[in-house]
Amino acid sequence: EEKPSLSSALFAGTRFDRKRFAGDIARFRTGAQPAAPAPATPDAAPPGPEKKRKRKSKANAKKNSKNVVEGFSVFKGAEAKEATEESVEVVVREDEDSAVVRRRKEAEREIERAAILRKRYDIHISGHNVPAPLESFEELVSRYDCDSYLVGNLSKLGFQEPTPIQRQAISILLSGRECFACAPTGSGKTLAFLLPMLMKIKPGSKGCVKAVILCPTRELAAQTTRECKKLAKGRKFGVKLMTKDLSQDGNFKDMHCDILVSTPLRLDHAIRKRDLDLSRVEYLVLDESDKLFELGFVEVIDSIVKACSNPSIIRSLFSATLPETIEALARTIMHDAVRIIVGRKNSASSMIKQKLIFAGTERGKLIALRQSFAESLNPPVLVFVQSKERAKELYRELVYDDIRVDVIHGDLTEEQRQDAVDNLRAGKSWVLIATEVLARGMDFKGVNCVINYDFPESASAYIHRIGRSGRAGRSGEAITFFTEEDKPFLRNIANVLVSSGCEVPSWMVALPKLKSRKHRVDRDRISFLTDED
Ligand SMILES: Nc1ncnc2c1ncn2[C@@H]1O[C@H](COP(=O)(O)OP(=O)(O)OP(=O)(O)O)[C@@H](O)[C@H]1O
Repeated sequence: EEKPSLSSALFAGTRFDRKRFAGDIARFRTGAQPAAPAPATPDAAPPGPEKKRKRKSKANAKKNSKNVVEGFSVFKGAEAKEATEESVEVVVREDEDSAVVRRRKEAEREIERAAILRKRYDIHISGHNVPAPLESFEELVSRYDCDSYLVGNLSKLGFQEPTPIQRQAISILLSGRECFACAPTGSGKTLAFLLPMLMKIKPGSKGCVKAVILCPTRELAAQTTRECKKLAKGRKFGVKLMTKDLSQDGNFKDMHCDILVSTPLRLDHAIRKRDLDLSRVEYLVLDESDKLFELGFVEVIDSIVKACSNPSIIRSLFSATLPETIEALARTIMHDAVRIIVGRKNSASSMIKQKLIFAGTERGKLIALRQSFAESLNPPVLVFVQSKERAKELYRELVYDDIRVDVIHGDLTEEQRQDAVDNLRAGKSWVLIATEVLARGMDFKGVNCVINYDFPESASAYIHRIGRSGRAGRSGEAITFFTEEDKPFLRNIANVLVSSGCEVPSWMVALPKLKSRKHRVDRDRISFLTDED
C-alpha cells in the first residue's frame, strides 16, 4: 500500500534535518545530481574517494591544458594558483559526495530499521516520508528532546513500553504530520495523541486554546480529560472539560485553557454563543472519529474544523474502526496525512474470547443471563442493550436479584451517569447495564466480561462494545445472545469472530450477505414489571 517515490525511498523512516541538509535538498529539487548515481564501473561498486580523486584530476589536467603554451607556461603563477583552487574545490566536492553517499546509506539503514519495527509490531502505513516508529519511550528524549517531567509521569503511570499505535502515531505527530489511525480497542490510542500534544504545546495564558480533543460522549470526554491531567502533572497546563455550564455560560476570554476536551455539540454551541476563539489551536484530535461523523454531526464537525483556522494546525483521527466512507471524508479535511493501521483494519482485539449464544426468544435471553450469572459472576461485567427503555426494563428485572446492578443511559442526568461509571470503577456495582453511550472508548480496568444482551446493530458497534474488556494486554470475554430475529444478521458478526481466530459454526458465515449494514430489531419487551412493582 505504501507508494514508493524517490523522496520516500530515500527518506522514509528517517528524521531529516532540513536545515542541515539544505544544500542536498536544493540539489534533489533541481534534479542536478541524482543522489545515488548508478555506478558505471563493471564491478558496480561506488567509486571510493581515492578513485574519484584520480578521475577528477585527469579531467582537470585536460581542462587546464588550454592555458599552457608549448614548453612554457605564460601564466605560471596564476595557473598554479588556479590549480590549487581547483583541487580545493575538488576535495570539497568529493567530501560532499561522500557525505551524500554516507547519508544515503544512513537513510537506507533507517528505512530497514523502520520496516523491521513495523513488521514486528504489525503496523501498516501509507503516506510519504513516514518517520520510523519509536523503539522505546527513552527515544522521546534522545530523538525528540522530551521534557523529563513527561517521561517521569509515564513511568509513574506504569507505562514502560509504547504500544504499537503509540510507537508509530507519536513519531508521526511529533514530526508535524497529520494522521488517521486505526488500532484495536484498549491498545492505548489516548496516550498516542496526548503525548505529542503535551510535548509540542506550551502552557500559556488566558483566552488561548491550543489543543482541542473531540469525543462522541460526555463520559469519554471526562475520562480523556482525567487522563490528560494525569499525564500533564507537574506543568501548568490548563486542561478543561466542556461541561454543559461551561458551554452555555463560559467566559473563555478570561479562562486559562490550553487543552479543551468536548463533545461536538457543546463545542459548537460555545463557538457560536460564547465567542470561543479556536483560531490558535495547534492540535485537533477527533477521537472515535467514525462515531463522530456517524452521529450526524458532519456539519457540526465541519464548522469546528473551520473554526480551528490556524494554517499550521495538526489534525488527527483515531478509532478502532475506520470505514472507507469516513476515511474518504477525513481525507477531504487533511493534508498529506499518514494512514496507520495496527493489526487488521476493523477487527476485534485478539485478547477477547468471543462466544455467540442462541437464546431463541427474548424470554430465553433473560433466562440465559440469569443462568450465566448463577454459574459464574466475575465482576465487573457490562451488559449492553439497544435502547434506554430496554436498559430500564432489564434493570427493573435484575435489581431484585442478589447481585449489585446499576444502569446507565441517556435519560439520566450527567451526575447520575458519572456516578454509575464511578460505582463500577470502585467495585460498588458488579453489573452495569448500558446503552451504546458506554460502548466507545470507556476504559474500565479489568472488565472481565461483556454481554451483548441485545445483538449489536453493526460489526463496528460489536467491536467497540466487546472492546470494553480485554484492554491493555489483559484477557477478556464477550458473550453475544441472538434470537431467531437476529439470525439473518449473524454473518457480519460471525466474520469478526472468524478474523480474530474464534470458532463459529460454518452456516453462520455462509448466510447471505445483507445490503444494509445496520440491524435494528423491534423486540418483545424484556420485562412486564413496571416502575411501581
Ligand atoms: N504504553 C502503555 N503501557 C501499558 N498500559 C498502557 C499503555 N498505554 C496505555 N495503556 C493503558 O491501556 C488502557 C487502554 O488505553 P486506551 O483507553 O487509550 O485505549 P484505546 O486504544 O483508546 O481504546 P478504545 O478504542 O476502546 O478507545 C488504559 O488503561 C491505559 O492506561
